[in-house]
Amino acid sequence: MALTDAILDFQAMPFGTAIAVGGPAIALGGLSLWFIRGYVNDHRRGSSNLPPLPEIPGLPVIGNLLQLKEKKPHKTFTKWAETYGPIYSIRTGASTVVVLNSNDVVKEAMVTRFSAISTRKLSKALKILTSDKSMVATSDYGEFHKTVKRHILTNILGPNAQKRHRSNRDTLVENTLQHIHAHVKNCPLQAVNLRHIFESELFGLALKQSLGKDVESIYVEELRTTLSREEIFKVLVNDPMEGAIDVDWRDFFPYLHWIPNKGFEMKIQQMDFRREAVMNALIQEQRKRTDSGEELKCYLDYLLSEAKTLSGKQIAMLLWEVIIETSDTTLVTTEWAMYELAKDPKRQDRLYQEIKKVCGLDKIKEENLPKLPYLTAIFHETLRKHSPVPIIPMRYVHENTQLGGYHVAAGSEIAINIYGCNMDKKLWENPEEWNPERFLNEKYDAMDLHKTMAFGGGKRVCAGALQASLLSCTTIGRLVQEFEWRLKDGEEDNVDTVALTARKLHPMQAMVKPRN
Ligand code: HEM
Repeated sequence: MALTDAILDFQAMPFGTAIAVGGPAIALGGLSLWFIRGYVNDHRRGSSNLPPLPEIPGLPVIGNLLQLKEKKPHKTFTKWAETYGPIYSIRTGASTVVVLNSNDVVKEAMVTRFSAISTRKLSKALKILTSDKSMVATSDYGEFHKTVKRHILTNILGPNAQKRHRSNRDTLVENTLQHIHAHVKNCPLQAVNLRHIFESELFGLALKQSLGKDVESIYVEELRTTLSREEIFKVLVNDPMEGAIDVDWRDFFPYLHWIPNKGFEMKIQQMDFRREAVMNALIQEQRKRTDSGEELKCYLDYLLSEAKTLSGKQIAMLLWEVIIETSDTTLVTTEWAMYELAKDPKRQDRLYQEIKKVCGLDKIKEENLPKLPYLTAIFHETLRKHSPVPIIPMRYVHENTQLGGYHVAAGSEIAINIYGCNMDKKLWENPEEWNPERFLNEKYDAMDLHKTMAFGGGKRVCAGALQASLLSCTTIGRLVQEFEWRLKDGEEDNVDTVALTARKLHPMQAMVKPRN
């Protein structure tokens, strides 16, 4: 039986960013593929008495890939949930993916059935870029994961570690504000690009927390060149994020792995080589410091003295993990919150009045946050409407299990649609509306970080939720305390996002006016 050519353009999702496949046209033929499909279906049903999952109808062999080509799979999944229910299965090439779209089934997967769903399914690009799962976020649940999650929480992200890194966060907020004051002074009629300023400050924080110091430039022996701070940012953050959303079409057809895809592999491997070279140079620089006896309260110094069983490469990956994770999601949330406030003068004023009442003439500090329920409501409503991780990195079902009353066979992949949970009409009134007031309801504890599913849950819950909330809330608070924000004309309609991520496609452009 001859099968039609198909142009694949599908996306899956790694760590807070995503994966996009711009695949070649592939011609597939042969009866053997039908047998593979038949086998997968029988296997899926298993011997359980539970009903099989609802299936989204698709095409032979490629399954639902063509239906997902519009680059926002989280939105397509959410639409399908309205017809097929909160849990259903799709086929992406040879793989069966079970998609979860409501808080109940997601919590079941993350907590009750976690033991059967505790491994990660990585794309080819991510396998290379994460040194085959050598990071907290991409590792399988097991001894390595438990050990490195303990390290990151003990030294950087847990509550005590956050106290030790307090001055770095204060500096970040202060610098951000100073840049905006300088912008207003130097070019008062020009819109400000908050992303440009805040992203650079987040990167500085990440370098200080992971390596002990921010850098201006570095000589990289393996590349035989000196890189500026901006170039370092590109190699460590921007390029890998782009690589992570790149998908090799063979990801969907593992039985075709023998077909070479040299262009793709070379691109990702070069990215990885440059990333590793720059990390090595940065670490070498700091090793000179540690060898001279100068100690800093950073992750590198901690790992060198406490994590004796880790290899040099593993340490470099764990340090890089902090850099890339610090630089993305907190920015996404803060930028969207400021976009929504700049668009909505009434709510912006309500926040300003709350801050004025609690802080008076003093600059808002982290200690004030528990007394600022409207500010935290703004943070959580932004996480809900613009969930920075729309789909959680794919998980893998390694033993037969059940979810939502359906049989889920070993070998399936699980896509957790956080965006779908946060847009569920059964749970949220008018979910499309940005309405922080919904979180002022007394059923929500003001300081609870998990009012929505944005940070995941269970044993793989986000390790950086506290840091993200402290940084984002304090920054939003200060920005509104010291300036009035208004979107530049035409900016309101700029709501598109980069591929399947929640990152604003065009940085927000806003006019700012200093308050007295
Ligand atoms: C608004 C900001 C953030 C959001 C919405 C967010 C969301 C998430 C989500 C959904 C997960 C996946 C949970 C899972 O696999 O089930 C995750 C994991 C993780 N996040 Fe975040 N994150 C944010 C900020 C951060 C920051 C700032 C850091 C570190 C600097 C961080 C570090 C991590 C780590 C290490 C994991 C892996 C946890 C594990 O696998 O056990 N996150 N995050």
